[in-house]
Amino acid sequence: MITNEELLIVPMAAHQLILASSSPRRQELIQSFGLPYIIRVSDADETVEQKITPSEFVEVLSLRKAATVREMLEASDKHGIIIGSDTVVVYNDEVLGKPVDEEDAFRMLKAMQGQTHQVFSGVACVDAETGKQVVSHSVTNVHMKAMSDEQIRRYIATGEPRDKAGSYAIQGIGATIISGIEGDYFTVVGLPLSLLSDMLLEFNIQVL
Ligand SMILES: Cc1cn([C@H]2C[C@H](O)[C@@H](COP(=O)(O)OP(=O)(O)OP(=O)(O)O)O2)c(=O)[nH]c1=O
Repeated sequence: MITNEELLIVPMAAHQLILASSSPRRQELIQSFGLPYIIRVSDADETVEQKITPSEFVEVLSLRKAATVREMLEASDKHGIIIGSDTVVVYNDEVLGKPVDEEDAFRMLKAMQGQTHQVFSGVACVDAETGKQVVSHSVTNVHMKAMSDEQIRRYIATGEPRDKAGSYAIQGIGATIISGIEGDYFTVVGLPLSLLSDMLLEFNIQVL
C-alpha cells in the first residue's frame, strides 16, 4: 500500500526538466541541479521584428524556444518543465548577439574593451502538459579590460568568441579580459541558475 508520504514524493521524483537548448554551456549548467533532464533542441526563429527593450527581447526569445519545443513534443512525451533561455550583450544601447564573422567579433570587442557592458539572460519555464508559463530575466554588469587591437585579434584567433553573445566567454580564456562583474555570474554564461531555481518553485520543483 502507498502511504500519503510516498504519494507526496512520487510526483516530485517524476518531474523532468526539458532543456530547450543546443548550447553546451546551458547543458552543462542544467546538470548541476542534479535533477533528471533531457535535451530537446528548438528550431525557433530568433528574429524579432518590432522594437523592444533587451529585457523584453530575451524574454520573448526564451519563451519562443520553450514553446517551440512544446509544439514539437509528441502528446505522449508532454511531461515535465521545458526551459528556454536567451542571452544578449548590450553596449551603448546596441544589442549584440553572436558575431557573424571575425570582423564582427573584432568590432564588438574593440567597442567594449576598457568599458562596462550589460549581459541580459532570459529564462522561460513552460509546463509541457498544461502550458503554464513563467518568464523572467536577469542582468549583470561586466567590466572588460582595455585591450590592444593585437590582443583582440589573438583572442579571436582562439576561436572562443565564435558562438558567444558579445564575442567572448567569461567561463573560458575570456575570463582573462574581464576585470569584474556586478550581478550573477551564470547570467553571463547563459543560464541564470539562481533565478531558474526560484522559477521552478512555481512548478513545485525544489532544487535544494
Ligand atoms: C557573454 C557570454 C555568452 N555565452 C554564450 C551563451 C549562449 O550559448 C550564447 C548566446 O546565444 P543564445 O542565442 O542565447 O543561445 P544559443 O544559440 O547558443 O543556444 P540555444 O538558443 O540553442 O539555447 O553565448 C557564453 O558562453 N559566455 C559568455 O560569457
